[in-house]
Amino acid sequence: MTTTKQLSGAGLRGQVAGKTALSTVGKSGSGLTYRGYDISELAEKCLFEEVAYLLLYDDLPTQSELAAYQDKLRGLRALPDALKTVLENVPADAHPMDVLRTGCSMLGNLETETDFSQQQDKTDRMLALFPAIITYWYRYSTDGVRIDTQTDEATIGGHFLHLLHGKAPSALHEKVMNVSLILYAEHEFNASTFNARVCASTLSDIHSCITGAIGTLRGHLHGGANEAAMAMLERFDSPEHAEDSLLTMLDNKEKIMGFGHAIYRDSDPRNVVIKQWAEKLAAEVNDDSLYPISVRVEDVMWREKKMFANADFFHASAYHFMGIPTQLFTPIFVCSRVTGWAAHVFEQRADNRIIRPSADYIGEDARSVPEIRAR
Ligand SMILES: CC(=O)SCCNC(=O)CCNC(=O)[C@H](O)C(C)(C)COP(=O)(O)OP(=O)(O)OC[C@H]1O[C@@H](n2cnc3c(N)ncnc32)[C@H](O)[C@@H]1OP(=O)(O)O
Ligand SMILES: O=C([O-])CC(=O)C(=O)O
Repeated sequence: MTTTKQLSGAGLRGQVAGKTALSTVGKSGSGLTYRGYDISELAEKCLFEEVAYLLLYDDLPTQSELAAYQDKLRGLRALPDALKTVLENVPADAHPMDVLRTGCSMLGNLETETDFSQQQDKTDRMLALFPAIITYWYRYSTDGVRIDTQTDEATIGGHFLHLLHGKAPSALHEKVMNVSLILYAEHEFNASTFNARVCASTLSDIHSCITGAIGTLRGHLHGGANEAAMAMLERFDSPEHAEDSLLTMLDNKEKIMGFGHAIYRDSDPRNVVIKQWAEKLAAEVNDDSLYPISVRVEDVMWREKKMFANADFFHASAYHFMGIPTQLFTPIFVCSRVTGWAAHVFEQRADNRIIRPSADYIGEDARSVPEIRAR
């Protein structure tokens, strides 16, 4: 039987902070829909670009609308020279999420949104450019090459892998990227989206809203969990070792990255989808370690704590099997979630009141300021 998660206490849990027509999260304990479409069906039948269009332009595109949208995005892949210069000056040991945050902010200086009527075009530019920002810096700082960020890849996922690896991806890898970007695209009032909406509610520009959201997604309790999960999995030599270590971690009340959720109670519907693809990728690379270890961690977490893997957990192994460096996991999340963030900014702007909650004061009673010599 499906029950509702206890939604109360700190962290604004259970407080309704606004309205949205974009997604439902955990309505029956575990489901997820974008504008009424179930994500497992979207992931099966659609390209990520169709889902981006759904979120940003209100409905699924027709065949010709999709073709035109993909053409538009393909035409927006070139990095401005000034942005390349900034990226080349970011330290090689920077975190790629910080690079993306800076890249987004710089783009806002170069191509400023001066009127809200530009919001869709500005969003399409970010959607087209984020893979280039991250891979240009990554390839420059690790291999010393200045890559051409223009590829003919039809999809954003394929484009990202092409830029990263310097060659066209396999059909399987492009498909997995597509599924992954769909799963990550939108999730109601999560922390980073809420951040974007708070920023939007002050009538700020869209690059500021997205820059703030990137910083919020970076933390390990949110999008950064996919990287943190990978770091944990790499410490385990075998499923047995994983189980022993996990039991100790749980005894020590450590948080296990990639598990639990603020809203879902029974399961995260994105997990079953990405897990299937992680299994396929494991078979492709003849993996007999990372995938079985991941499955054992999932089993132990359920057996010991009744805790389920969230969207981030099997993304770790899936991305790893496609040769994606761990530090780029959360930036890929950004390449997808920029659609959901922007759609929320549009929604906030369309029916705005500045978001400004109140606080319970727990400080000192009113008192007078003592002279400095008397303190
Ligand atoms: C795309 C995403 O952002 S999905 C989320 C990604 N984040 C993670 O995977 C990080 C690990 N998970 C967590 O930290 C949390 O589960 C969150 C941040 C996702 C949700 O936090 P909350 O809503 O506060 O969790 P919740 O209220 O369900 O916690 C209940 C109890 O379970 C514990 N718990 C929650 N998650 C975990 C976990 N992953 N490992 C171990 N214990 C956990 C909490 O510490 C709490 O224990 P307590 O009652 O003794 O204090
Ligand atoms: O909804 C949340 O709190 C976190 C999450 O899963 C997401 O943003 O995808």
